[in-house]
Amino acid sequence: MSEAATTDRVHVRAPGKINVFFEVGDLEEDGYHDVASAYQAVSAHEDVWAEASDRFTVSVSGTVEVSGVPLDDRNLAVRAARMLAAETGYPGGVHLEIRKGVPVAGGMGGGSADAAAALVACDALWGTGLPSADLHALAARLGADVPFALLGGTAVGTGRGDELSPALARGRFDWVIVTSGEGLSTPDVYRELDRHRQLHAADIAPVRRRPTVDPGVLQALRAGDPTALAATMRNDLQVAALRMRPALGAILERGERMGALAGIVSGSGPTLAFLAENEESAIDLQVVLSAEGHEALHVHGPVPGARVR
Ligand SMILES: C[C@](O)(CO)[C@H](O)COP(=O)(O)OP(=O)(O)OC[C@H]1O[C@@H](n2ccc(N)nc2=O)[C@H](O)[C@@H]1O
Ligand SMILES: Nc1ncnc2c1ncn2[C@@H]1O[C@H](COP(=O)(O)OP(=O)(O)OP(=O)(O)O)[C@@H](O)[C@H]1O
Repeated sequence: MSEAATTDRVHVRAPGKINVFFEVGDLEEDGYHDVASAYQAVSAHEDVWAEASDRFTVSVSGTVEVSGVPLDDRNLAVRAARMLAAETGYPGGVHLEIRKGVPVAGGMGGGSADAAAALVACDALWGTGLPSADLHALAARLGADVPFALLGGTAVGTGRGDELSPALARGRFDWVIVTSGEGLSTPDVYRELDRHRQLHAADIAPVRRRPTVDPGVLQALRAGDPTALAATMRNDLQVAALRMRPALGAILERGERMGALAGIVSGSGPTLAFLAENEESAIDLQVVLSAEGHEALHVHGPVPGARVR
């Protein structure tokens, strides 16, 4: 195959994520909350192929339910491609083919992974050669989770979650993901948290001005110690997601009773992430939860960020 032919179509894979720790601070004037996130990129992933075109078009398929994904300019991958073209003065377009493996509107950053993949794929396809700091800045404009989908691995995110510093992690962590048929809207979950905090202001600890990742979480990640991580995992959005989907509480309890070290709502939910002691116990848990009628998936992390294949 000639050099030109190989650059007619670019394939990029980008990971979904789990927030193994997520502290939410106050609502800021820009409509975003200050957060502190410990992200882990996991093996549930999105594949995106970019092909030269005069227009901007997208097609979507996948191993997960994809009917909620927009096929027009609202698609985050198309917005990413258009933004890169506008930024670099690239005159043409692109056809993006997305194969989704991350549950839609599940709190695992699937749309963000598509956007990160589209940025990397179009940059390679068009030969725009944007420095990674510029790609990161575009990613942050597209959404709070998009920069992490570019970076991958394990990282701490502050600000909106987009100011990243890589974190050390040893070994691999095995997770069982339980998905729900219908997704939750991220802004709705943040709003529910604000409402809950207002209602219960007298009974709950005041929100910290500067959310910070618990050092115990970083130590557990560095040590590759799932038991220590399980003891320190936390997600401030969980209370809101559970108020919106009370049935998730029973599944969390069930997973923990059936062998998970701990279970947590992933990001804004409704996907649940159960941390297992090792690969074998993750497979056992996945089998048990599947037999009980849950949509359960075994994934592991950390894995790399958006990369050309
Ligand atoms: C829940 C998480 O997935 C955890 O990583 C993220 O915080 C959400 O990231 P995302 O989906 O990329 O979010 P964006 O698309 O940037 O924002 C969607 C909406 O979520 C709310 N939002 C998001 C991030 C943040 N730090 N504070 C917020 O309040 C805002 O209402 C915002 O309008
Ligand atoms: N490429 C895309 N893939 C999935 N959803 C998309 C995409 N582009 C736009 N959307 C819209 O974004 C909404 C959220 O999708 P996504 O799957 O990224 O949610 P999420 O995983 O909960 O996100 P996050 O964890 O970043 O909050 C969907 O309901 C859909 O309408």
